[in-house]
Amino acid sequence: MILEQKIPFTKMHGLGNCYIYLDGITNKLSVPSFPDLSMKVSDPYKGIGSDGLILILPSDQADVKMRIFNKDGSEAMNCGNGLRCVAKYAYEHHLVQAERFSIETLSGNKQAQVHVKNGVVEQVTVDMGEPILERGLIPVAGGNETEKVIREKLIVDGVTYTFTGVSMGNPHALFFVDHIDKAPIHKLGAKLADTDPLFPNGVNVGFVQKLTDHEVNYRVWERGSGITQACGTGACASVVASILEEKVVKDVPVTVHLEGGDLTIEWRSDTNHVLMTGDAETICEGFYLQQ
Ligand SMILES: N[C@@H](CCC[C@H](N)C(=O)O)C(=O)O
Repeated sequence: MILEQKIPFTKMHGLGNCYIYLDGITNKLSVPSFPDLSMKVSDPYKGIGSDGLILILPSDQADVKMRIFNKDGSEAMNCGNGLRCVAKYAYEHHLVQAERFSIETLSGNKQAQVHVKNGVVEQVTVDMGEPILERGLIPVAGGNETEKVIREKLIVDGVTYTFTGVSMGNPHALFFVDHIDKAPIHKLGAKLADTDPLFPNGVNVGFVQKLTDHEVNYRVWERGSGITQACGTGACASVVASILEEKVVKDVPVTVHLEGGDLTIEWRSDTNHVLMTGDAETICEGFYLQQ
């Protein structure tokens, strides 16, 4: 006899970057394998359809804890859109009482501030901490482990590209393009994201077009999930790379236009922290039937 288990879930998105959220504070999660469950629920035909799975858990060092699994089951250290959705869920479900609270991730604790109207969280600001810029820590293979990776050359199929490496707890390679619609997202995303030896832990492959001194376009092929409509850590990394490549300056909020909407990102010189502000939305709630 096959026993079915009903797993309560909430589907949420940040600018179209959608995940299935499981509340492990309110409910006991009897799940044999979260990587397997992530692959199953992400399937749009036999599952629910998402970019991956996010767990909201008790924490002994912050107010709540987030774990994030990509569509392919790999666990990531951080997720910007996930942090804003976890903050909205935690506040609206009274898992936290204050409008400012902390969220534990595998890349450290992040401070979230919810912006509330009539009891509903409309926007969330997250202090994403300091970007990591040392080659050995991003990580990018080769060269001096302690140096920054700025405008580094990379040859793919005989074509030379340049990229800047940034980690926001998870690795990003940023390629600047003249026009976002001409970004070689399929070509470089498929080649670099999951298996290229230059990026020993894989990499989120981002493309950035400068529009003005406070506005960029950004598109992404995510490690473990492929093309998504938005990536919060990637939007932060796109602004850090824009500053490192002297296209915009610190302490100016930059609007990042993603496929699914806009984020405001600011890299502050007083703290060296990156602040991210944007929407978080609930799509639906239900039960996933696990066999
Ligand atoms: N979409 C996320 C990032 C999710 C993890 C990423 N694919 C990785 O493997 O590092 C975001 O909003 O930051």
